[in-house]
Amino acid sequence: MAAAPKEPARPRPPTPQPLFSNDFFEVRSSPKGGLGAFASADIPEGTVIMTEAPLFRTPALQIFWTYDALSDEQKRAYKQLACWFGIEDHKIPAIFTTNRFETGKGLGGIFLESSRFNHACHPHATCTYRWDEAENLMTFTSIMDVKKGEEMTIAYTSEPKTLKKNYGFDCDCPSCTTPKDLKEEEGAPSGGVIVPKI
Ligand SMILES: C[S@@+](CC[C@H](N)C(=O)[O-])C[C@H]1O[C@@H](n2cnc3c(N)ncnc32)[C@H](O)[C@@H]1O
Repeated sequence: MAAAPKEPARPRPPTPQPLFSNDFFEVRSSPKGGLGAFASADIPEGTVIMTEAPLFRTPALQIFWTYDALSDEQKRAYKQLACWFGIEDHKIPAIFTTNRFETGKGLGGIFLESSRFNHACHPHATCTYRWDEAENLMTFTSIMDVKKGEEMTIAYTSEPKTLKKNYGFDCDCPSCTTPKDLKEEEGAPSGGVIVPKI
């Protein structure tokens, strides 16, 4: 019997490229929603996983003026950041409030790569962050051992109840999802959060 003619090889769908990667993590789709940062190797506690200079720092009230001063490319990058309209009804300030880090002196800083870290409450957040005014850098450091493939998280706030209004989600960390009576009776994690070192 004649061999059936071979089907032409179908082109494979391209493997999704991470939006950003360095030696420690890559930014890709997260089950929490949108993008997140995932360890690309086992990372020991105390490892500096990222330092980044801000795209800009600004008082919240000057966000339109600051945005207007960006180049077209910077504006495009800014507009690709996550945007929650909970407390702002215009996209430019809404992106700012969804992504800004406090950087002292009443200024919020936008960091294009670091904005992809999702939140978990202390003691479940795997990383902490520190603003260095003299160096003009935000530094992210692991505060526990992180396994390859695990999502790396930071604590956005010390008030988990404010996450829904300010960021549009309810936290799914064990501190937030464990019923209160179980926490008290079984000694489950008690919650509380890191106050970011700035
Ligand atoms: C600073 S951004 C973090 C990165 C974002 N996921 C993205 O795609 O760019 C903040 C937004 O991420 C999402 N997010 C962060 N932490 C989350 C969590 N623990 N659960 C669900 N969504 C979360 C929310 O939509 C929030 O408004």
